[in-house]
Amino acid sequence: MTQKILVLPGDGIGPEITAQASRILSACQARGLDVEIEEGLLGGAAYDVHGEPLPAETLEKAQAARGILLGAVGGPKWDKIEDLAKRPEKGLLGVRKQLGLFGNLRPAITYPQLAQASSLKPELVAGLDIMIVRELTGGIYFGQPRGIEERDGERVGFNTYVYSESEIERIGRVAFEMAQKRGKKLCSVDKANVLEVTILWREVMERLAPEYPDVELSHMYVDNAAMQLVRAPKQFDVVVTGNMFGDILSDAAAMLTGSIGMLPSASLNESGQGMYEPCHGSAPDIAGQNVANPLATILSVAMMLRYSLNEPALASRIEKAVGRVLDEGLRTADIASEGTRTVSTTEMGDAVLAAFERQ
Ligand SMILES: NC(=O)c1ccc[n+]([C@@H]2O[C@H](COP(=O)([O-])OP(=O)(O)OC[C@H]3O[C@@H](n4cnc5c(N)ncnc54)[C@H](O)[C@@H]3O)[C@@H](O)[C@H]2O)c1
Ligand SMILES: CC(C)[C@H](C(=O)O)[C@@H](O)C(=O)O
Ligand SMILES: [Mg+2]
Repeated sequence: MTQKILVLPGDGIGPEITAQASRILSACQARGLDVEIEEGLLGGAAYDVHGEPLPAETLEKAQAARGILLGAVGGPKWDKIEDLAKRPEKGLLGVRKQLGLFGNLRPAITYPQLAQASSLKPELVAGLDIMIVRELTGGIYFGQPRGIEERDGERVGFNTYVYSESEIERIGRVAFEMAQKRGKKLCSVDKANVLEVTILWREVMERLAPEYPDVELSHMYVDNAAMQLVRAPKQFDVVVTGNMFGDILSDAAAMLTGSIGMLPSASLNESGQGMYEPCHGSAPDIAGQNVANPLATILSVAMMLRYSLNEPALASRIEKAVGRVLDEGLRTADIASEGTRTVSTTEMGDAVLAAFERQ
């Protein structure tokens, strides 16, 4: 059956990087991948046309799609919109919530060719392969009540950090199953020394553990986890954590791989429908210059093939193509180092496509 794919370029560098990833997707189509690809508007691009970051038309297309490829949303142009609900980022959060994409997989893999590009010593990161499993539709991002209001003559801002047992359990299961398929080590990251919500988080993880006897479960406070990630990152296999801690730790993990431009992601619901996007943002500082690294987005297409379209061979083919291009010494500016050739976004896209076709 033909599956639908929706491409949402978004804002800033979004259109530049999704253009390169779309070329790879089309190449997969030419090799028999049975998909129908359409485009839609999300974020600031949607706000400019429809006055809202997630128009009904985009949501409908997203609901009908098996896989969504997103560039990134947001930028200074829309940061002054007073109504938070109209900000580009709310469009992204809306898709995640409306489609129930609670399971966010953020793999931090250091390609051997890029060990030099990391800000850490090469021996600390060479061979690194961590999977961060971030809860994506709950926690402080969505908790009620929230707002800014006048209290006793001054303004007060507040948010609510809340998780139910069922929310914790379902992300816990994703993480335990992921650990079973990998190195069988799961580290749950919380702040159970201070926050009740994460005391419950820890309890639920402990309760699940006997169902996965082959997985070694450990717990770590988030501040220590941030420190351990830059001290000795290879101690981790799978990390499971809530929405906000996962957001922060995955950006830190990105730098272990050499650049945030290398970190793809998958956001999945119970039925395997998914949104795929680089972990980075719209990079307004380099937008429109044809210098952004498209590899995280291209690698997100590989994740789509693996997790939503059941095409692991095509997924590996893309990942191998990326490896070949790095072997050839091609680098976008963010991962450049001595002895490599700096290329543009489009040249990197050309090279990955050529390597994909050559195999
Ligand atoms: N998923 C998303 O759509 C997403 C994620 C994060 C931030 N944002 C939004 O993006 C905007 C900018 O946020 P920010 O500056 O904090 O984070 P950012 O990730 O956009 O940029 C941080 C730094 O990393 C660089 N960078 C990011 N992606 C790169 C790439 N592919 N190649 C080379 N360099 C890259 C940028 O140039 C910048 O210096 C904000 O509006 C923010 O809300 C969106
Ligand atoms: C843009 C923002 C809403 C988003 C998040 O915080 O989840 C981003 O930082 C991410 O990591 O995908
Ligand atoms: Mg983030």
